[in-house]
Amino acid sequence: MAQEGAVAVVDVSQLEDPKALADAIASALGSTGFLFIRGHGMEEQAKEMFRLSERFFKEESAEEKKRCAYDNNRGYTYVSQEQLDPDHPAPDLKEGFNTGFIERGNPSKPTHPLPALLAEHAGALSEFQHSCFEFCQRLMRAFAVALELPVDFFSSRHHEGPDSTSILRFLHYPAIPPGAKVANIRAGAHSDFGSCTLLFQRPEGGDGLEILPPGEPLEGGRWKPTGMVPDAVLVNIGDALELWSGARFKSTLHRVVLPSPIPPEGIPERFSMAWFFQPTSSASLKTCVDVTSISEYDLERMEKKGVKPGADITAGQHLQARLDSVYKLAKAAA
Ligand SMILES: O=C(O)CCC(=O)C(=O)O
Ligand SMILES: [Fe+2]
Repeated sequence: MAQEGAVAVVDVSQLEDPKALADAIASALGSTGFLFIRGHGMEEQAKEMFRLSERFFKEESAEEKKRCAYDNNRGYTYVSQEQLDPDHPAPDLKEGFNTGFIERGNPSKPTHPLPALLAEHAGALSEFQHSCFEFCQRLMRAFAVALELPVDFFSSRHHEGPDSTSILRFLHYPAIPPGAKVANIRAGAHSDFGSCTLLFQRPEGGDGLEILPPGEPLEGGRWKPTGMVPDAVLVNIGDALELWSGARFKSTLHRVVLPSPIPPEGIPERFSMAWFFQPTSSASLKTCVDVTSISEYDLERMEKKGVKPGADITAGQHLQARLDSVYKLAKAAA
């Protein structure tokens, strides 16, 4: 397996069998929780989605963005609305649009308001969501095999449908002009909430994503850049699967930083897209391995995030608790 900076790289184009896939990916996702995957088959769709995302952020009217403002984890979030790391003094310098389930074959009836420019492309959005869903189900089968569970253990606890909580998120980090005095964080330190995330980064201006590799002290540890692998998707484990798997798969802290000080020429804008793959809301996240086998370090890391191994919590309850912690500052200010 190749290594790009702190994160391993693997090509899965020939790995249809869950066991072969498990052998190729489980160790990286069990150590750093992050893995670049090549040969995923979504390369062209991802490029089309980046074109759509750029048009949306640059050309969509303020009225449409307001009409489709963030609600129930869907819709538009403006720059500085979020603060992923509540301990950091400044809010995140990014804007986003979260798309919930759009039915293939019936894209003109989305489950929440879509701005005009995105509504025109609802069919392509639903196809891309479906590709992300299928790819994650492939990963879920591999994870079940790696943990010696029935192959469908995780995949049968995910579904596509109007009540699914998986989200496709477009992200735009505006350019930082020369001489700007800003905090050096574009997105604060956090871990993702769901089973896993597929992160697509547009190569131009895409730098800045860092992870805190498990094992590093939680305070004052050394952050490492993930690097960038063109056409690969970056997969990372989220808190739900970390909890479920008794930390056999790690939900690693990550953030997006700016250089400090900002260089004289400024910093270009950055685009990324995340598919947050969530379990079915009613699924129990009770740990499916022996809880006593979790290391002290992992227990401390999980407790800091408010995640209690062994607790019989549903995926829906877990998601709501994590969302409330991210948006509480925005709500308090509203
Ligand atoms: O934009 C990125 O590269 C990272 C975004 C991220 O981690 C998130 O939205 O959860
Ligand atoms: Fe994230």
